[in-house]
Amino acid sequence: MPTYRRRRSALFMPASNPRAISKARTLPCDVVILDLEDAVAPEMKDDARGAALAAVAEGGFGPRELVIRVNAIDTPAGAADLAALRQVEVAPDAVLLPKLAGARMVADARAALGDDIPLWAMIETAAALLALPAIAATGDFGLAALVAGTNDLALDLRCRPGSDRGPLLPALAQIVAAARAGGMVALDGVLNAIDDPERLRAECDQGRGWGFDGKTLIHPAQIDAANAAFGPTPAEHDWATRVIALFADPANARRGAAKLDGAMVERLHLAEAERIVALADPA
Ligand SMILES: CC(C)(COP(=O)(O)OP(=O)(O)OC[C@H]1O[C@@H](n2cnc3c(N)ncnc32)[C@H](O)[C@@H]1OP(=O)(O)O)[C@@H](O)C(=O)NCCC(=O)NCCSC(=O)C[C@H](O)C(=O)O
Ligand SMILES: [Mg+2]
Repeated sequence: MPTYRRRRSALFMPASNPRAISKARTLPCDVVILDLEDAVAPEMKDDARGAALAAVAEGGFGPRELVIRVNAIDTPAGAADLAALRQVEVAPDAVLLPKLAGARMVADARAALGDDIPLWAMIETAAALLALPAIAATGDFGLAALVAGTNDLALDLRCRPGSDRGPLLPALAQIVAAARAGGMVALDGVLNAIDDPERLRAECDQGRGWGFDGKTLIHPAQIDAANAAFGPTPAEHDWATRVIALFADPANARRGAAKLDGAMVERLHLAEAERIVALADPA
């Protein structure tokens, strides 16, 4: 069976903020993203890069996946980020590429970074949306996750997402489809409104409903809502264990479909049930 990793909550923080990095070692998020890009002022880029690499080397993040978001790789700061990461003895779990313009950038990043560190990519430009089929086919370059950059995307599209994100939904659906086609993880964009728990809950449920594996976040207060929404929920876990038991029953050994709670389940549901159980109790 494949191994699954939870990415319900992926918390961004400026790598130039030592207090936030220290706090991240204790927070219940699944992924910590140390940002070298938009959250860092231009004059702090070198310091932030040093702090991010030092934090990775120091460790202490426990089971949390540790990701560094570099600057756009067609900028001097981005090139310097990749050159520094190529030299490190202790690498992050992934490097997140912002402002992806197309599949070529993934190949360029791989060439600059060397072979070892998995790549994740922000989909946050109109160009990236149009290039999604090619980007989905870059698994050979180690691209493992697509992250919706809804702030940049809204600016680039000149749309007004509003509180229901209606104008962004076609793009979000395309990002999920590309991730699924490429066998990649799909993470939803951030909610800038830190003090609006109701909107956060609704947006997490919306992202889960559209197929995302988790949500990127900007504040610790947003973690619990994302963890709850991207589950699996107790009801999903219960359903999954019963689907597994159903098809493990020798009486159903020759059946492709069976009845559970008055509804049909097929063997195609078994893989999803196994994924849910694995996510509920990750290795
Ligand atoms: C938005 C913030 C600048 C607010 O920070 P602050 O004013 O310090 O908030 P609080 O006083 O409420 O903080 C309470 C404590 O929590 C810690 N904290 C706050 N934010 C984080 C965090 N992100 N990670 C870890 N810890 C955090 C504070 O240090 C306080 O701790 P303590 O003193 O011990 O009580 C800030 O939240 C922030 O910087 N957020 C992240 C900003 C960021 O990384 N932005 C870039 C990514 S988003 C993006 O780019 C999206 C994408 O590209 C797109 O296009 O959509
Ligand atoms: Mg962005």
